[in-house]
Amino acid sequence: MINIKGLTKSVGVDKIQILKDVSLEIQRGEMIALVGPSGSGKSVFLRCLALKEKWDKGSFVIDGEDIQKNSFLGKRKIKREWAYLEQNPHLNLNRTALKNVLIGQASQTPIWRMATGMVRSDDYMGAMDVIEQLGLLEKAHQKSDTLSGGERQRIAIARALVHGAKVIVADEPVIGLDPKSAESVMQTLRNLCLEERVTVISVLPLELAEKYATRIVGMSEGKIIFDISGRRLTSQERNLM
Ligand SMILES: Nc1ncnc2c1ncn2[C@@H]1O[C@H](COP(=O)(O)OP(=O)(O)OP(=O)(O)O)[C@@H](O)[C@H]1O
Repeated sequence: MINIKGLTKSVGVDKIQILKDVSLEIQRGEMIALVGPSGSGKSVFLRCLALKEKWDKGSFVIDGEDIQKNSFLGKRKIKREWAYLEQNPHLNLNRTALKNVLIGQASQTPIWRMATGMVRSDDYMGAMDVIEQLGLLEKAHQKSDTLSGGERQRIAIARALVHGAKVIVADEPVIGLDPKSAESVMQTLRNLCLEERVTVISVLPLELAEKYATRIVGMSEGKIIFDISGRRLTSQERNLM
């Protein structure tokens, strides 16, 4: 479904390579955790996947479509079907959780809807269904500034789903959350993979990666150093990080 081959990226006048020949094949419904030491290139790699950064070399194919060869269609597909979750989701804090889910992110929403906040009734029902699925029904009409960090993150996930996200790219989605909220967000992401076959690619601390991910990809110095499924890391793999 997603095929990345030889992704390479350099920065600065000295052309320091921060991604070195990164290749990864990702199937629908996988929950991939990127792990590795600070500065190993995890966030840069995620931002390249979300088309927030450019790379120098390498191919990126989604469902058979090379997004560099057909960049208009490829970019449109990513804008529509991929959601980039940040550590602190951008919600409009003066609006309710439900309104945030309905109105969506700026890139996905027509200007008239952003300005007026108007929605159709079937959009409303769909949003309430997703909010319920994420266990936040009783918070739907609460103003977003009164939600906890974990609830805000789950509202951001609901927003992504309502707007058709099939792939969620998340950079440390539970950083700064208390353990209970972090577990709840992780469980939400895991359920989406298992039940809805949403693909999740996220940077995670090792303990959460081992608990929730179906696959753990280790990075060091801009390279993939291991790629494992269905088991914990061996002590040798831990030592590589
Ligand atoms: N625009 C840039 N210009 C120069 N160096 C950059 C740029 N973006 C990233 N880097 C460098 O690339 C390396 C990888 O950065 P990245 O943020 O991907 O690391 P990371 O693995 O996510 O680290 P952390 O776990 O600390 O968030 C770092 O050394 C960083 O300083």
